[in-house]
Amino acid sequence: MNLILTNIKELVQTETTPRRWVAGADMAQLPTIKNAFLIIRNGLIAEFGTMEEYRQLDSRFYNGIDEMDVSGRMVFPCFADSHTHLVYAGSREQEFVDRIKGKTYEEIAAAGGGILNSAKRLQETSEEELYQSAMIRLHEVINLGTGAIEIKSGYGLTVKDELKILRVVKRLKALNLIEIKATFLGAHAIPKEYQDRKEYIDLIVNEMIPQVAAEGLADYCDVFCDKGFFTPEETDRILKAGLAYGLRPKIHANQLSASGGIQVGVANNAISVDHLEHVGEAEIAALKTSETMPTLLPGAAFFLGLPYQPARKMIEAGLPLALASDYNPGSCPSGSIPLILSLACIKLKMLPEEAINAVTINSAYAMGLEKTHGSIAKGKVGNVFITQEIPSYAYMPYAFGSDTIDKVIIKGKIFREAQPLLNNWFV
Ligand SMILES: N=CN[C@@H](CCC(=O)O)C(=O)O
Ligand SMILES: [Zn+2]
Repeated sequence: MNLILTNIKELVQTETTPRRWVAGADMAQLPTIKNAFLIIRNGLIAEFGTMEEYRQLDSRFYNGIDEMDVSGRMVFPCFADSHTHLVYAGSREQEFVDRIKGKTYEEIAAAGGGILNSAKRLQETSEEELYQSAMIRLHEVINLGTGAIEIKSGYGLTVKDELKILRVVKRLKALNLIEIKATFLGAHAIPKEYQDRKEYIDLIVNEMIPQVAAEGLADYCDVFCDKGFFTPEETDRILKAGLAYGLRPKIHANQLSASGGIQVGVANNAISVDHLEHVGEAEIAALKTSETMPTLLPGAAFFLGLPYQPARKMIEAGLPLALASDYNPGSCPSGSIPLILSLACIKLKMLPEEAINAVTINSAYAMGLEKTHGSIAKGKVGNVFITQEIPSYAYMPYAFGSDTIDKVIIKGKIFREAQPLLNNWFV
């Protein structure tokens, strides 16, 4: 839980004055310290600065703490992944093949595939099996540099099964590995057996939300506000019901159409509105005066072949942006934030600095963790990763698909060990 990193080639995303988020032109600014040190004590960031400052530091600061010389390597705060559906049963590669053959995401969903397909499989899976598979995915994403994560329900679609997912999330939280935020997403799709959609929405409002709140299972309330799913009026009703139980909105909006989801999210003070493939002037105007973090999920646009989110237009309008993985079996079967960084730069034309801000400080805000995660700042949680020997931080998104991470440190303790060196293999 105590560790000193020295001779860091560049310490990325350092912060001396606390920020809630960075927006507009400021997103292109990424504070770093070259030739740096970092001290983590009792799992928290205790000190950092230049190596020159380290040499002048009172030795009481570091006596007895293990030192790791990371010459040639950079250190980043771990990523905050503010949007995932990590608890699910089974994969959906048949739909992937159907899309290759020409079917659309909406056609597959309307025929009972998509979310309803995942719900059927999850309903047939025990809590224990779900927990085991989710744990494997959680380890996978920590190894990829994620140090805080949000996880949604939404593949249950019955009272029993929505609670089952959120109880799995509660067990994952209890592991005390990384910070986890839970989101209730009963309004992910209308199950086929409801002829009258209002009946299912009544169930969400009158039974699901009160029971989720009674067991303290969620931090946020989500709705998939989009064409073919939930209307802005239905979304408004569900969000207000969640708010009455202390669940702040955090919603899926404007993925398939200009659904009005952004406006209804902002009107209900959502902490974030996520996806945002369809954003025009009205949506930008609504976001500009809000405390809602626009969160882009380019992994889903990539996987489904949808138009990419207009990141440049939004940054130029002065908005902040967060990026997240959307890890789920249907629209983004990957939880890799390094891949999201590459997509953001290559497809959304975000600068490396903008993309790194979007997966650290801004995505931490999008899950209510900006005071404890998302930057290298005194008192924040000591979750950082050490890169391989790379020439610059822009190399991270540039080298898409490459494993640029050497070690992941969680609360000052090594979680992922270094890769074996090639030279050692030959002896
Ligand atoms: N868009 C809505 N929900 C998920 C995908 C759900 C699915 O296809 O299983 C998403 O965030 O992309
Ligand atoms: Zn999602």
